[in-house]
Amino acid sequence: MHCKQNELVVMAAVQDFGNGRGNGFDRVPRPFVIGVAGGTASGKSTVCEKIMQQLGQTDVDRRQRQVAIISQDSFYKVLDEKEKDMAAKGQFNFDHPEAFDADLMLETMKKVVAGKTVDISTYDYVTNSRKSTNLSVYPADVVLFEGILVFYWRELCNMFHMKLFVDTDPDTRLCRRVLRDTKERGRDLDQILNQYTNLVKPAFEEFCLPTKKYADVIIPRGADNTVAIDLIVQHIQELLRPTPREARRRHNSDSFAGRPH
Ligand SMILES: Nc1ncnc2c1ncn2[C@@H]1O[C@H](COP(=O)(O)OP(=O)(O)O)[C@@H](O)[C@H]1O
Ligand SMILES: Nc1ccn([C@@H]2O[C@H](COP(=O)(O)O)[C@@H](O)[C@H]2O)c(=O)n1
Repeated sequence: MHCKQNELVVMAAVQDFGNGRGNGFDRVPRPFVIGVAGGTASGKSTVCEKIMQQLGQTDVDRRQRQVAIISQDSFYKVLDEKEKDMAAKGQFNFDHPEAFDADLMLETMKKVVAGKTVDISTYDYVTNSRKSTNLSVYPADVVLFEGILVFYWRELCNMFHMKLFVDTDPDTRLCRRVLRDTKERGRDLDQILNQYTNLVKPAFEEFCLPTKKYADVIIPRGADNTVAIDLIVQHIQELLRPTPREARRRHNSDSFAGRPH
C-alpha cells in the first residue's frame, strides 16, 4: 500500500475528544497535521482560508495561531537558466513530482511534526522562483499542508493525521485557472492553455488523481461545499486545546451540571 489509511485515528479522535471535556486532549497528536490535495485551482487554498476564518484564526497574530497553513508550492526546485527559459514560455512541467524538492519538503515537515518553528520560502509565480523573503511557521495545534501532490510521497502522506481531497469539476478548474493566472500570475491565455493541455492535465491524471484514494474526506465543489467545511471546522475545534477562558467556562458548566436541583 502506498500510504496508510487514517480512518481509525480520526474516528478515535472524534469518539474520545468529541465532547472536548475529557483529559484526552493529551492523546491527540500535536500538531494534528492535515493534508489538503486536489487539482490545480480546485480551491485548496480557499478551503484552507475558510477553515482558518471560521476558526477565528485570521485576525490572530501569526505567532499565537493555533492553526497554520503551509503551501507545497514553497518547495518548488530552484530552476537553472534553461529551465527558467522554458518556464517563461509555459513549457516547464511544474505538475511533475520531479519539479518539487522532495527532500526539503520532508525535512521541513519532520520539523513541523516535531513542533519546531520552520522558515519557509514564499513562491513567486511571475518569476517562477522562490522569493528572497522567508515566512516563519510557528508551532501550532493544527497544521494544514496544501498542494497538488501532497499525497504523492509515501513518507509525507503518512505524516498526515487527516487527508482531504478537494474535488472540483475540471472545466470549472480550468476557467478559474485562466482567470487567476492572467490576473495574478502574469500569464497570457495562449501560454495558460498550452501549459494546461500539454503538461498540467496529463500530470493531474497521472500523479494527482490516483492519490485521491488516500483521502479520508473528499470535498466535492471545494469551497462552495459549506456543509463539508463546517464539519471539518467542527472536528478541528474539538482537537484544539481550549483557551484558559474556554477551559474555565467548560469547568463552570460541568460543576453546575453536577449540582443537585
Ligand atoms: N468556490 C469558488 N467560487 C469561485 N471562485 C473560486 C472558488 N474557489 C476558489 N475560487 C477562485 O479560483 C481560483 C483558484 O482557487 P484556489 O483556492 O487558489 O485553488 P488552489 O489552491 O486549489 O489552486 C482563485 O482565484 C480563487 O479565488
Ligand atoms: N512557476 C509555477 C509554479 C506552479 N505553477 C502551476 O501551479 C499549479 C499548482 O498551484 P495551484 O495553486 O494551482 O494548486 C500547478 O498546476 C502548476 O502548473 C505554474 O504554472 N508556475
